Amino acid sequence: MSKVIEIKNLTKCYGELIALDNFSLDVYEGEILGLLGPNGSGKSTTINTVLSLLKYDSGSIKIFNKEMSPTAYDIKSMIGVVFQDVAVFEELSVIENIDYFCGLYIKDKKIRDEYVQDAINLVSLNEFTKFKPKELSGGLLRRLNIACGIAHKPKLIFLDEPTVAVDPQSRNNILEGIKRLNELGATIVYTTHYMEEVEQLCNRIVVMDKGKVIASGTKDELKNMISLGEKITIELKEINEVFIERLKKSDRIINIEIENNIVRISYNTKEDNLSRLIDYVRENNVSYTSLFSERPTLNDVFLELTGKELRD
Ligand SMILES: Nc1ncnc2c1ncn2[C@@H]1O[C@H](COP(=O)(O)OP(=O)(O)OP(=O)(O)O)[C@@H](O)[C@H]1O
Repeated sequence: MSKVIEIKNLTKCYGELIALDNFSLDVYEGEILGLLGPNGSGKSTTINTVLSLLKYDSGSIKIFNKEMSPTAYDIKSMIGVVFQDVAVFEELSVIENIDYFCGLYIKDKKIRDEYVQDAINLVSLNEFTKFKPKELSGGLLRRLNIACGIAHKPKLIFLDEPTVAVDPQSRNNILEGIKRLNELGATIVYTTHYMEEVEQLCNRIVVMDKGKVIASGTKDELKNMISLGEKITIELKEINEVFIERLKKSDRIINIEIENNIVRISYNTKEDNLSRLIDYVRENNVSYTSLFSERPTLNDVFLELTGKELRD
């Protein structure tokens, strides 16, 4: 697989603060890479340095095998960026906005008309082409922002939290649109605070913290990296201290949380936990109303690796 982005030993300081600390990352053609990290971990700084919007102190950045620089217009024309903040012209309609941004790269009017229409279809703004931005809901506005960023059919797309505060319909539409762009050949770098979107969309995930990569891999690879193997929740008819004390002695169990009659047990292994627990509660006549097992989620991975919740 060829590399679309190659970041080597990137360091970026803001005064005393080291925002990127010898940071290295490769992004491969055709992937949807989820770039995750707690607030302040350096995601935006990474994107801004990669795009040459920010200077850095040391290291190197190659995009499509070429050194990236503020004047590398040939590379820039192959990149689409959708920032978190909506940036469109209030006085232009939906279609005029998309046409303007597309026109920065696509000069041929006939081709541009086609591209603009494709972008409108992708984010389903067909009924709103004549609307001005202030007449659009938050979700529709974000869809317009995306259409403006991708209408020129870039090969590499950066999406920085594109679904923050959007309604479920727009969120689905945006996620479907991103999948479609990827199917059409674009490589995508995606940052979000929503784990379910990462589960749904991303082929590979990079977790960063304090300006460094702390883990990378597929969802399953990341889940296998952590000590948590399985979580079992059992709702007891009444709290049974003897039962809890016996559980605490098991070397398979790494944590027990108790809330009213609900006991949440974290295991360090994936195998045989449920059957053993069921045997145990039967043999000891422990009465319970419900019992279920869960595999670790990406949130568990994130929490164990960074010590922080992804969402604020
Ligand atoms: N212009 C700036 N001047 C000084 N410090 C900055 C500046 N921009 C970012 N930082 C600091 O650099 C670090 C990385 O910030 P960055 O915005 O890249 O993180 P982030 O992962 O994108 O965070 P968030 O999820 O909150 O957007 C943080 O400690 C932040 O406070």
